[in-house]
Amino acid sequence: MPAYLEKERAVAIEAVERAARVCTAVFQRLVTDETLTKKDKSPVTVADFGAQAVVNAILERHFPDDPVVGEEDSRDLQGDGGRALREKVVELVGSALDRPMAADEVLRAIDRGQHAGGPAGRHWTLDPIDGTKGFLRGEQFAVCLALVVDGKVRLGVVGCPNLPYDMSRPAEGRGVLAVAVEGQGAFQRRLGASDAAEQRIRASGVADPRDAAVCESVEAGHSSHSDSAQIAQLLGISKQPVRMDSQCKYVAVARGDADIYLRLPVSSSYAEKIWDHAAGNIIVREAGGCVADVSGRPLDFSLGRTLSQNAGVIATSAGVFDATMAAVQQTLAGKAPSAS
Ligand SMILES: Nc1ncnc2c1ncn2[C@@H]1O[C@H](COP(=O)(O)OS(=O)(=O)O)[C@@H](OP(=O)(O)O)[C@H]1O
Ligand SMILES: [Mg+2]
Ligand SMILES: [Mg+2]
Ligand SMILES: [Mg+2]
Repeated sequence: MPAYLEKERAVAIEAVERAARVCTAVFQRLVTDETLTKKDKSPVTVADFGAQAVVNAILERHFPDDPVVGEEDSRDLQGDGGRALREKVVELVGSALDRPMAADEVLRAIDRGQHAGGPAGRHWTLDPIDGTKGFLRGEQFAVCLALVVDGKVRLGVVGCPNLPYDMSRPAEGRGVLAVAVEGQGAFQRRLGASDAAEQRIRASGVADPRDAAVCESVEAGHSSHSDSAQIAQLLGISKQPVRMDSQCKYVAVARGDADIYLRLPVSSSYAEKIWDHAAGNIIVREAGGCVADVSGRPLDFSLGRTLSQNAGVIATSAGVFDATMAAVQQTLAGKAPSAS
């Protein structure tokens, strides 16, 4: 009998691998002149659209009935105003899939990501490039794909083209794919490697919070750096936090490069998006770590496109979870993030 989600796992890995190649190719060829600004001011590139089209086309081929909650939509690629960008995305997608796709097919594939999410049945959630700012800087970014069944994340794949496979030996190459299925543990392999090359990963066994390493967002607008400094002080941590873009932070906790990932709300009006956390969440939990919001509640992926009932994210190895939560709550007590 096949293992739980065996086909989904293989298809998700193939999709993330191909999308990661799209991103790397775009960075090498195009990134300097293909950036545009979405209404929310986040940078979005030809690679975000190309990667979303590639993943959605692969998912549709294998699982035509599965909807997708994806970050991007095709608005900026439509009409005369979108022609130049559209043509580049179409060319990119054709070469990534080894078959030409017409422009309308590419736009339709991107817009398969407009599903509302929710508690019933199954849907995928996709961040074609998480950490777009890191991508544009040539630093960390990740292609993140997860499967949600009945409101719970059951499978997650995170592709990190710029992450060293072994942090202690960065000269030995970059490019990591991390994967987890509920109940089966978490694994990593080099991007482009076969199933046989997978190695189990585990969160650290650190028990004394003073020995813990913290990671957090590069952007202070995504996670409060001042609150995290206070939390580290309460925990007796003297090491500086490692700032890293994207769900690579979850991978760092899942394989013991870091012990604590702090994402501390800056604004009370911002709701975290499910595609920013679903894949990383299951990878940390299957590696033996813990994930909650700043109140200690589990992240609730059953409520649509956002984590509307959660604020912030705390992901840690198991031995330092309670101490971290206590320090988070002491630091945030009485402080309400601004509504802007
Ligand atoms: N205000 C606010 N608060 C929290 N999170 C926000 C906020 N605004 C945006 N985003 C989302 O942050 C995603 C990138 O998160 P990172 O942890 O990679 O941030 S950072 O680049 O390291 O600073 C980023 O994902 P991508 O757009 O896929 O890069 C956004 O979805
Ligand atoms: Mg974005
Ligand atoms: Mg993101
Ligand atoms: Mg993104």
